[in-house]
Amino acid sequence: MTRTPYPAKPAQRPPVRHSVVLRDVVKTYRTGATTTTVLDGVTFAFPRRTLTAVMGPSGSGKSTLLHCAAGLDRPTSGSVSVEGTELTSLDEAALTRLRRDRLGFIFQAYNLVPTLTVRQNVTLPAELASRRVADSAARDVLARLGLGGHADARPAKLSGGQQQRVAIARALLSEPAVIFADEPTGALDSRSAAEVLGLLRDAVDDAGRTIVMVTHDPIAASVADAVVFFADGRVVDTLHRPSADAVAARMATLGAARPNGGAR
Ligand SMILES: Nc1ncnc2c1ncn2[C@@H]1O[C@H](COP(=O)(O)OP(=O)(O)OP(=O)(O)O)[C@@H](O)[C@H]1O
Repeated sequence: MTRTPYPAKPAQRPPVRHSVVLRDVVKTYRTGATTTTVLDGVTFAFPRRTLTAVMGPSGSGKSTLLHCAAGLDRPTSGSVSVEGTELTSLDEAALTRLRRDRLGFIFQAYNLVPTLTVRQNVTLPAELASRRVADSAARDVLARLGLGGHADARPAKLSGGQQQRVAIARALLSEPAVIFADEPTGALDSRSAAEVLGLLRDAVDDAGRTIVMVTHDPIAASVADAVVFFADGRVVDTLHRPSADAVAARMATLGAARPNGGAR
């Protein structure tokens, strides 16, 4: 009997159903003689073309998870694959290329280039990946984020919330397969937050992106296809298409409810 050669040629591989896959991911930090386990054997798969919210009490390991999943940090053990590429096997240069070409980031530290204008900042990742962004696409995204009048401004002239929106415009315009977002609406008023969540939803539904979003806000989480709950470095629950009330109720049982109804 002839055996099928393994591994199969790339063209014969089945399509990737899950965009980001973590297998038994452990992350520990050592301070002096003390070792702290921040991720305690996380196994989770984020399906393609979905928006998944990651929630949990402060210090439960959400940002660490995001950094490991996005190739910004390396797990102590376990494996992470993104769009079928095993990150743990890549050297730093290959990881940098993968992040530049396939991933988008919306983080609290906006990482905008101070000497470039808003328009130049948002088109920079695409240009670095040798992709041209149509002027109309840049104009459209900036206008939808309420930044139409600021295209030629430098980031320092903008408020924190406006800078966050520039970071969001930049991630959307670089057309990544996966967008990692850490509290993307944290610095925004409720109207801007709703607009941003709408844009993220469209990026999934219309443009086929996969989004992994850490949030403390049950309303933001209710826009997601699923919410994965974290506690003490482990996945403890997943809710599909939940309401904000269901998310808040689940967070409360994790001991993370805020007196004002939010979560942290
Ligand atoms: N570089 C580091 N060295 C030591 N400990 C760290 C390091 N980075 C994170 N930690 C610890 O790991 C734990 C989880 O941090 P992480 O930022 O992932 O949590 P989080 O759930 O995102 O919290 P928050 O909701 O407050 O942002 C915290 O106790 C933090 O102090």
